Amino acid sequence: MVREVYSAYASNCGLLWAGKERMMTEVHDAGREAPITFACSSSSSRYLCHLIIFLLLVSVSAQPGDVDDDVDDKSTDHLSDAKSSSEALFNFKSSLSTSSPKGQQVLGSWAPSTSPCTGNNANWLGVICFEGDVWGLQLENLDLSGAIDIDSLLPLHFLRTLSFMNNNFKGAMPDWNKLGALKSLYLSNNSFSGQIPDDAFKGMSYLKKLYLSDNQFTGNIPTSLATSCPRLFELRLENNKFTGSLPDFPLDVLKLLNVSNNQLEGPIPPSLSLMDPTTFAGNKGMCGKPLESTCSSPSPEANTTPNSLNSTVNGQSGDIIKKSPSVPSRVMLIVAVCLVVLCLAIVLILIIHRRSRNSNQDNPQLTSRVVESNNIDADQNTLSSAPDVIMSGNPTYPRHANNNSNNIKAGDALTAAATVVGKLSFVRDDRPRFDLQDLLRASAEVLGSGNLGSSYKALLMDGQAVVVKRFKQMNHVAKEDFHEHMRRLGRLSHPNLLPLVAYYYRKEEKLLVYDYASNGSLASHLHGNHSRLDWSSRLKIIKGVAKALTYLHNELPSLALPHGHLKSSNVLLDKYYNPLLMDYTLVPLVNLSQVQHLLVAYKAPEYAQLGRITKKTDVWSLGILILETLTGKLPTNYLALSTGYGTELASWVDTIIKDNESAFDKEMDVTTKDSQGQIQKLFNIGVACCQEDLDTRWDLKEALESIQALNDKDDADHQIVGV
Ligand SMILES: Nc1ncnc2c1ncn2[C@@H]1O[C@H](COP(=O)(O)OP(=O)(O)OP(=O)(O)O)[C@@H](O)[C@H]1O
Repeated sequence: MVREVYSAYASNCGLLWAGKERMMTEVHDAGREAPITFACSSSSSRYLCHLIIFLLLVSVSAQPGDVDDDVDDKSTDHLSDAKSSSEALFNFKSSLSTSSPKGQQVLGSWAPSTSPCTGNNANWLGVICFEGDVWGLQLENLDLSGAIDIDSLLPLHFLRTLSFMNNNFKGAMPDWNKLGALKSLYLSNNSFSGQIPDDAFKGMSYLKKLYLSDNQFTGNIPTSLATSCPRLFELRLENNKFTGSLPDFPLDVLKLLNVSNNQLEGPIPPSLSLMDPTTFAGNKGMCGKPLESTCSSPSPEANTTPNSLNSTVNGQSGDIIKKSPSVPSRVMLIVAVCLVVLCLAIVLILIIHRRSRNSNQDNPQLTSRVVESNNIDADQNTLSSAPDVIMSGNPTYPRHANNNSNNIKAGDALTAAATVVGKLSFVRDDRPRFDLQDLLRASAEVLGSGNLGSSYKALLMDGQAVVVKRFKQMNHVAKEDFHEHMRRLGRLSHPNLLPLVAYYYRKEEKLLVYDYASNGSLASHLHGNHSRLDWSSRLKIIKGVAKALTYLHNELPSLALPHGHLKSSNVLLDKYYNPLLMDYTLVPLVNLSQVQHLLVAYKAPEYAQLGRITKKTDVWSLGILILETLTGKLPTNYLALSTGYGTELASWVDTIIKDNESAFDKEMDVTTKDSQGQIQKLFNIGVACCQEDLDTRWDLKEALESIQALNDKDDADHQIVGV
C-alpha cells in the first residue's frame, strides 16, 4: 500500500514540477465529491507542499474507513458481479433446509435464470439489493435450519446485513469474523447455544447492530463486543443464559442495550448507568445504578471515571501502555501524530473554506429565486429562514396550504441550494412511478418549514399530488444506512400512517416524498383561523393516532423511540378526516448532535432530568397531543427549537390539568351528557400519559385499550363543522 501511495505521490509531484512558479495539484479523496486543489506558490514552500500532499495521500489511503467507506469503495471494487452472487447464494441455499411452505417459496424464488438483483430491486425473495449488488439477506420466520455456511457468503463483497431471526438454527455461534464488513446481524429467536468465544467479534469493527436475544447462549458476554466494535449501537442479548459480568462498553456509543433475563452478576458499568432499568431486569446478581440494589463492595470498575473508562475499554491504547515503547519509537510516534493532526487541520480548513464558498454562492440564489417566484414574506417561505417560523414560539397554522401565492416550481426550491441530480428511489410497488425531473418540473406550493426541514406540495403532470420534505440535519448518515432505513419505512403499512413513497439521497441533500393529505394537519384545524373539529372527529383522530403509534411500536421493537416526533402538525388528515401520522421513525437519521434540539420526544421530562429515552416517551407525546386536541390550546414552547423540558411546558400541563373541564375547547360543540363523560375520560387518559414519573405513566398498551373503549355517543349527529 505504501508503494501505491508513494507512486500516487510521485505522479502528483510530476504535475507539481511541470509548472515553474505556481504549482497546482489535486488530491482526490474517495469520500469527497470534488478534488481539493493545492497551490504551492514559491519554491520555499515546495518541500512543505510535497510533504503535506504525501501525508494526505498516506492518511487518505490508510484510513480504516469512515461511515461512507463501504459505499464509496464500490467505485473501485468490481469484485461483485451477478454471476458470482448467484453462485454464492446457491451454495449458501444448499446448506439450508426448511419444511415450511413459506420457506420453500422464498428459497424457491432463487432461480438461476435470473440474477438476484437489478439495481436496488431484488429479483429473489429475502435478498436485499443495493446498486446491483447483494447487500443483505433477510430470511426471517421461515423455519430454517442447518449449519450457516459462512464461507459460501464470502464472495458477496457488499454483504452488510444478515437476518436469520425467528428460525430454527441450532448449535454453536458461527464464526462471523470472516464477514468483517457486516454492519448488522440479527439472530434472535433461534436455538443457538453454548459459549461464544471472547474474540468472536474481533474482526467486526463495522458492526452496528447485533441481535442475539431469545437463544440459549451460555458463558460470558464476549468482551470483543466492547473492545473491537466501536460502532456498535444496538445490542440485544436478552433471554439467554449469559453469566459473568457485563463488559465495559464505551460511553455514548451504545444506544440500545437489552441484557434482561440472563444470569449476569456484578456491578453495572458506569457507562451504562443512565440506561433504563428494564435493560438489566431479571439478572439477580446485578447491582448498581440504574438498578435499586446497591453493590455491597464497589469494585474498582464501578469507580472508574469516564476518562479512564475510555482508556480501559480501548484495547489498543492499553497495549501501547503495557509495551512501554522505547524512547525513539515514542518520539517517532509523537512526530507522526503531530503530522497527521496538522494534515487533518489543513484538510478541515480547506473543506470549510470550500463549503462556505459554495453556500455563499448557493444561498442568495436560493433565497432570491424562491422569493421572486413567490412574492411572499421571506421570513415565512425561504428555506434559509425556515427556523424563524418556529423560533418565534407562535407558529402559524394555515388551514391547509392551497394559497396560490405560495405557488412556485418545485425545481426552483429544490435545486437552488444543492444540485439535485440522480434518481428517486421508490420504496413501494403500488404507486405510479415518476422521476426526479417530473418532480422538479411540477408546480409546487410551500407548505411550511419546521424543525426538521421544509415541505412542498408538488402537483405532477398526471394529477398526482405528493409532498416533498427536504431535510436538514441528516448529513451524517451513511448512504447504505439511509437506504436501509428507507426500505424499512417503505415496508410499514397502516391505515393511519402516511406512507413514504420515495426518497432521494445525496450526501448533502435528502428528500422524502410522501402522499399529500388533502385536509392539512390536526394543528391547522386546532389552531388555524377558519376551521373547527367536533368531538367525534377528535375522538376518531386520537383513536387512529394511538393505533398507528402501537403499530409502530410493534413493528419496530428494536427502536427506543419508534415515532419520536409526534405532535399535532405531524398528524395529517385525509379527505374523510382520518388521521395519518408523519415524520415517524426519524431518530436514527437525524444528526446525533441535533436530535435533542429537533425532535419532540427529547423534550420529555425523562430526557431533561435523566438523559433517558424509553418506550414510554412516545406515550408522553401522545398525552400532550390528547390534551392539546381536547383544549384546542397550543402547548407553550412545545414546538420551539430548544433543548430540554422547559418549565413552561411543565406548567402548561399543570394548568391544563387544573382547569380541567373549563379548559375544553368550546368548538367541540358538545351537547349530550354522554359525550361530556367521554371527553372527561379521554382527558384523564391524556393526564395518565403525561405523568412525569415513568412508573406511574401509562404504557402504550394501556392507553390504546382505554382510548378504544371510549364511545362516540354523538355518532348520529356526526358532521364536520366549518370545513
Ligand atoms: N403530506 C402532507 N400533506 C399535507 N400537509 C403536509 C404534509 N406534510 C407536511 N404538511 C404540512 O406542511 C407544514 C410543514 O410541515 P413540516 O413537516 O415541514 O414541518 P412541521 O411538521 O411543522 O415541523 P417538523 O419539521 O418539526 O416536523 C405543516 O403544517 C404540515 O402539517
